[in-house]
Amino acid sequence: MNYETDQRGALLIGGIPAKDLADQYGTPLYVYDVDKIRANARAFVNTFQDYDIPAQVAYASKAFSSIAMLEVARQEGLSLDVVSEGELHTALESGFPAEKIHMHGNNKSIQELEMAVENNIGCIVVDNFYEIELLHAILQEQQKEMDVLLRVTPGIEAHTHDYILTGQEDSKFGFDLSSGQAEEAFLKVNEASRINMKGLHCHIGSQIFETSGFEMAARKLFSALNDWSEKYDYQASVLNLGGGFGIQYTEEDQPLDLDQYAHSLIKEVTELSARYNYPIPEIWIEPGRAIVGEAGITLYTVGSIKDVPGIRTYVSVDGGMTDNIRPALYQAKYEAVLANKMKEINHQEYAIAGKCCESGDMLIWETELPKVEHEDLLAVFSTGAYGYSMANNYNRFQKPAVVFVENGNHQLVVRRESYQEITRLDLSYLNREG
Ligand SMILES: Cc1ncc(COP(=O)(O)O)c(C=O)c1O
Ligand SMILES: N[C@@H](CCCC[NH3+])C(=O)O
Repeated sequence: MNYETDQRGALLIGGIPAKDLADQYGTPLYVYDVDKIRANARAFVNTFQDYDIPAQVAYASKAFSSIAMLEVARQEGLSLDVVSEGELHTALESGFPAEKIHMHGNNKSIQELEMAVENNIGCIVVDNFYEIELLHAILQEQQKEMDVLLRVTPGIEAHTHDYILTGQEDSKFGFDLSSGQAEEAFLKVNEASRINMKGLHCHIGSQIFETSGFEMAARKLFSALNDWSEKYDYQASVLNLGGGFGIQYTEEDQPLDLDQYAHSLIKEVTELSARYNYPIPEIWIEPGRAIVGEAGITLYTVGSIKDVPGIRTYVSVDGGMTDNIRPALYQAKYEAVLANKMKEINHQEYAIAGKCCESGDMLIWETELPKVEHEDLLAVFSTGAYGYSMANNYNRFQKPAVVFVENGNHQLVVRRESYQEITRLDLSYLNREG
């Protein structure tokens, strides 16, 4: 894992001592190095620009959505993928241009579709037959038109955890290509005069390290497009190959450089266009994890330490599955350091536990660390994606604060939740006043 330290052996994040951030904002604390977010965004955007290929790099805001994050995404020229009213609301609040917003979802509600149409977002990625009917009726009612992509499942099993696989036929998402379902949807959309069919979308899964799955998906989608071109004289202007580009959580993960993913998609799509004599469509992608994952670090304070002789030593921190549910949900692995003891040599193996009332609330099962003491500051790397966005209030813990660091400055961008905010929706049953 790449990190900076000062001469005293203290971890620096974007040039700022992690300890200073923890002292000022408290722990647990999510800290983002904004330079890294920008560099990741640019790796994708610049590659398409270098090849002069029309493209949209849509940040999948499910990975981490907040006003500040979306301001940075907008500054970097990204488009945006939202999957709910809440994510769309955040995008609009942040001033994100509506025409660069794409909406996803396998069960979009009438309200979500109405909100998308009312706000004239750029594109809806249509997922099922019911949605085509709903969308058409809403467009009639609002007297508007909408660009759409059809989400298809290309029948690809990417090498990743089962729960984050999405491109296989047995999936709740999208229209199946091989059974002809996608073609049926294509014909339905074409009948709907207010829906403009811009092209196809697929997303084969998440945390993927090879380019072969994306290339195979491009081939499958192109073959369908070529078919529809011959049969119906239809030409797509957009091909969206989704997100899923892998990042490094531990030394075992060896992801490609981000520009290599973009490069392989450009190569595959241009070759396919030449082979089928098909005008090169705009390439759209939807990276989430790859933009923010490695840019985020979570800081925790060490509390109790329990030795189970001959088995393991549990080090409990002041957060856990409420701020990072990924180890419990996907057996995800992380690396950690003691931010205040970066120069000390490793002492023994520890298990890092959260503080929820749940044995599965573990952040890391095995990690070598210097001798751990109460009040040490533990930093867990690569927590920028699906950490804050999947945070929850189990045991009524507060969601942590989020701080952005850039150019030697730090700024609070999401406040720590207060206990008043946790109980804000509760109503008394016994009506104590009466
Ligand atoms: C449709 C779609 N697009 C984009 C993403 C973002 O994926 P990732 O964060 O792995 O890039 C997801 C999540 O897996 C998704 O379901
Ligand atoms: N939330 C998941 C990925 C799912 C992505 C959404 N399709 C993760 O943390 O890895």
